[in-house]
Amino acid sequence: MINKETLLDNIEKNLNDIRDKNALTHCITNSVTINDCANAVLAIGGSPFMAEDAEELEEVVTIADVVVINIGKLSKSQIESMKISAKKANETSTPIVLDPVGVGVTNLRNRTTMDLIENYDIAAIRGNITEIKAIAKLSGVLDESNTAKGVDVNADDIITEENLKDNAYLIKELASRLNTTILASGPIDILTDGETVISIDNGDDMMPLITGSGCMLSSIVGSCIAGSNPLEGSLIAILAMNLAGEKARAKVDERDEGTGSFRAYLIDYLYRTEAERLVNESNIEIL
Ligand SMILES: Nc1ncnc2c1ncn2[C@@H]1O[C@H](COP(=O)(O)OP(=O)(O)O)[C@@H](O)[C@H]1O
Ligand SMILES: Cc1ncsc1CCOP(=O)(O)O
Ligand SMILES: [Mg+2]
Repeated sequence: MINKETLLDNIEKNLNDIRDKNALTHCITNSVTINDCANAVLAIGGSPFMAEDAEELEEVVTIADVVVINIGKLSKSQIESMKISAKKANETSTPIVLDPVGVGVTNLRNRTTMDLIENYDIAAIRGNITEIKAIAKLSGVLDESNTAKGVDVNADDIITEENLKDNAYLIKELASRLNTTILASGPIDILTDGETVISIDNGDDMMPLITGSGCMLSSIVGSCIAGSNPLEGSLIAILAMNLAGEKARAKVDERDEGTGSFRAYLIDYLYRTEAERLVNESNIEIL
């Protein structure tokens, strides 16, 4: 188990490695937020490649450093493409990140998520807490879970100081069972590889008011774990995202602006990510 001091000490080197690697980040993702995801990957120092026609996927995954699969707007052909990419990624030892958007809401999303989890090695899963609990239920780790209205978190699930320990325990068990790293997001985020559990209390309440903050986060988790290990790479991604959210909020408040400008500033401040800020302004605890 890694301690907090070592995690913070490693941030500067890990961020430099991520930028040096400039990971080719292959994304199969939804058309709602695809452009924001590509810009977020560029801003953190990766190189986005959005490709999903079956004909080219083996070639794409062969050169990719990481594959990000986001189930936000599924179609039959896209599901086939996800399986082709996942198979090739496992053959080439290329890490896969899964964003299970809206799992728990429809049978198609449940089936697709569990098919990917059960049949392929997934390096990291990043979802909001309702999505992570839905996977816990589908995996037999949790008896009951709330269903989201759509792609957003169910208000009853939101991670708070009061339920932090219970959620941490559940997500750790799930990560261990699925042999993966899990990042469950919300006002407080929980990150675990099944051994170390980290809570991250940064970010801003304007982040869920734009579409794509979760998708962007999952995409940059991809670029970051390709240049680091899944736990520490995901930590860089969530800290960069949350601190960019805090800066973007301060900027829109200063200028009397709203969520449209917030979205643009979020990418601006992802680009401006500095290791020193990630260390000094992060609010993380090992649970
Ligand atoms: N109320 C909040 N306060 C601070 N940060 C938040 C809040 N809600 C979400 N975030 C942050 O927004 C990003 C996306 O998380 P989330 O909204 O849970 O994902 P999704 O968009 O997939 O539902 C994460 O970086 C998370 O920490
Ligand atoms: C609104 C919507 N509908 C299908 S995918 C999608 C985007 C979800 O993005 P995020 O989970 O990052 O808010
Ligand atoms: Mg989401």
